[in-house]
Order: sequence, then C-alpha cells, then structure tokens
Amino acid sequence: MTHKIAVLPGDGIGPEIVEQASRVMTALGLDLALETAQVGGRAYDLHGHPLPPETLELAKASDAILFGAVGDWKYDALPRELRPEQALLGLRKSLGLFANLRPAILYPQLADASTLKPEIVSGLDILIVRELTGDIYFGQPRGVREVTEGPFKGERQGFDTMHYAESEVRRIAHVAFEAAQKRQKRLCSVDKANVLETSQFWRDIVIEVAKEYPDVELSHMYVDNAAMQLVRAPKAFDVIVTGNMFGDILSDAAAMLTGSIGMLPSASLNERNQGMYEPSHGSAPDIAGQNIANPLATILSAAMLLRYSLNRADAADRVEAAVQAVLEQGLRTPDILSEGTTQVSTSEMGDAVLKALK
Ligand SMILES: NC(=O)C1=CN([C@@H]2O[C@H](COP(=O)(O)OP(=O)(O)OC[C@H]3O[C@@H](n4cnc5c(N)ncnc54)[C@H](O)[C@@H]3O)[C@@H](O)[C@H]2O)C=CC1
Ligand SMILES: CC(C)CC(=O)C(=O)O
Ligand SMILES: [Mg+2]
Repeated sequence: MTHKIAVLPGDGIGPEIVEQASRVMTALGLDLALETAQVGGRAYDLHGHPLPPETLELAKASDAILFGAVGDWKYDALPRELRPEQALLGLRKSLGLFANLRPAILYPQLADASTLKPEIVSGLDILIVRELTGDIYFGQPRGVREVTEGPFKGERQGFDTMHYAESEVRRIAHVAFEAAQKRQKRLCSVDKANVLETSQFWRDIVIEVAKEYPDVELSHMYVDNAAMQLVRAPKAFDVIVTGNMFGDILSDAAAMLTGSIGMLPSASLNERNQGMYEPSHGSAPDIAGQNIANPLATILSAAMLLRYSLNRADAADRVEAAVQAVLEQGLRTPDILSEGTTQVSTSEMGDAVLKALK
C-alpha cells in the first residue's frame, strides 16, 4: 500500500532541513508518495494566504505530514490571520492534532554540546506531552478593546482567553498516562493551579484520570518550578504532561538539555494517529539560506512519522541508528559543535545520514 506523505517545507530554514529529511525517507525504499505544497509566508507570497485550501486538502488527504517551519520577521506586521504562524495553528486545529509528543533525549555523543554539565544531562530521556489544540493559543475572545471602567478606563487593552474543556484534558491525560506506562511509569502534570482556575480544573481532571492508571506514579508541579527543575535535575522527570502554552515554553527549555533545539523532534497526533511531524524549533531566519541549520530534529521527526503514522518501527529504528552513527563519527552542524568534532553543513549532514543508513 502506498503511503501518501504531505511535505510542507515552509519558511526560513524549513526548505533546507525538510530536503534532508525527504532524502532520508526516500532512501528507505518504502512505498511512499511524497507530495510538496506551500505553507507559511511563502504561501502568502504566492497565494495570498499562509494556508491555501490546496495545502489544507493535501494535508487532510495524507497519511502523515512532514512539516518544516514557518515565520519570518518580514510578515510580523500582517494582520494576525495572514501571519505564517496561523498556518501551523490552522493545520493543528483542522486536523485535530491535539497530542504533541516532544522527546528530549541526550545522545551520549552530545554530552559536551549541552550548556549544562555532563553529569546533569547524561542519560537524559524525557518525554513532554503537550496539549496542542486548546488553551490560550486558541481561546476566544481575544483582541484589543477599550477599557470602560476601573483604573485603566479609556485605555486600550490587549486580551486573550485561557480555557480547557473536560474532554480536552481527559484525552491528553490518557495519551500521557499510556506513554508513561510504556516508559518508567512516572508522570508529572505541570500547571499553575495556585493562580489559574483553568489549571486547577486541569489538575482535578488529571487526578480523576489517574485512577485508571494505578501503575503510573502521578505528581504535580507548578510551571515556574518545572522550568527550574528542568535545568536543575532534568533526569528526575520521565513524562511531563502540560497545556499548550506551558508545553511550548518548557519544550524549548528542554531542547537545550539535548545540546541544541536543532535536535528536538516532535509528533502531533490526532485520534486516528494521523500525524504532523516537525522539529520543535522555528524557521530560524537568522541562519536561513546559509546551509548551516541542523537537520537532525527534522530527520528524527521523519523517524517518528514512520513509527507513529506508518507503523514502521523497523524503518524508524534504521533512521535513528543512522543519526547515532553520524554523531559517533563526530560530524556536527555549528549549533552542536564541540572540541574535537568536525563541522559539516546542513546538506553534508544529510549526506552522512544517508550514507549511514543500513
Ligand atoms: N513550528 C514553527 O513553525 C515555529 C515557528 N516559529 C517562528 O520562527 C520564527 C523565528 O522564531 P524564533 O523565536 O527565533 O525561534 P527559532 O526556533 O526559529 O530560533 C531560535 C534560535 O535557535 C536557532 N535554531 C533554531 N533551529 C535551529 C536549527 N535547526 N539548527 C541550528 N539552530 C537553530 C536559531 O538560529 C535561533 O538562534 C518566528 O517567525 C516564529 O514565529 C517559532 C517557533 C515554532
Ligand atoms: C509558532 C508557534 C505557534 C508554535 C511554536 O512555537 C511551537 O509549536 O513550538
Ligand atoms: Mg515553540
């Protein structure tokens, strides 16, 4: 059976890193049909919208999506609905991709690349489960309004709305408990229940769901402390489950434990295990077009695609082993370069992974 994969490179470094991941997927010799479409600022330039209908249709009709990144400073003055980032939010919402899995693994070869001491990060293997289609990123109403009473009367005020429905919390909690069952059976739910009603509600529901998973040890942590613990003693975590905004922030922090944000892949899944796979980082306009971005997060995202959406754990293992092999050979893009290693470009890193594929 041919698997249809939508390839959406996007902006900035997106096309450079997705090219390498596409090459790796093609080289596996599987029955895959890769089809590319425009998304983000590039789609806005060409079609007047960051998520053109043809791109959305292709994504919906595919078994899985390989996504690069979107965004560039030059689009920041556009109305919100036309900004490149809306394409990503639109895809997540339209496809119901509520479960975002962000594994933060420190490959032993990169112990020196992390900004943290090797003893703090060596052996690190944590999984952040981020809710992806709710929270303040999608809550309505939002906007800018005039204040009509109180100390700020007459001023303009920006506002957003944070909310979570019970079913939204339940389904992401189930994903996280099930993931924990397959790992060290420890789940930490991160919230801000000491301040936010939404968070207290989140916590109450997670405690209810926990009754179905007596074999998983559940703990709770406020997000400010979680940010601190991630850099103080990250190995104390196994699986973290959290809301959309806290997960966005904590996963960037976790990325630095692995040496670089260029190493952190992600899978965004819906209830049918259809998925969008993308690096956790953005379009990095500061390094775009220079052939220096790290493509490994995208290549590892392709491995997650094979594992979760195509049920090809064997092929995923091959890709992950090839990434390990190139790191073992000492090959590094500038973001993970350390003493005694060899600097390579984005495309040379892709070449090396292809060569290392068994
Ligand atoms: N999933 C997506 O498409 C996301 C898009 N963005 C967008 O990306 C643009 C830039 O946002 P930033 O906040 O700067 O975040 P960013 O993740 O693009 O970059 C942050 C820093 O990490 C570096 N970096 C990122 N990926 C790298 C890689 N593969 N190899 C080496 N270095 C890498 C960048 O050079 C930069 O110094 C904005 O327009 C933002 O809205 C941001 C986050 C996610
Ligand atoms: C551009 C944002 C909506 C996405 C983001 O920062 C992320 O998913 O990590
Ligand atoms: Mg982010």
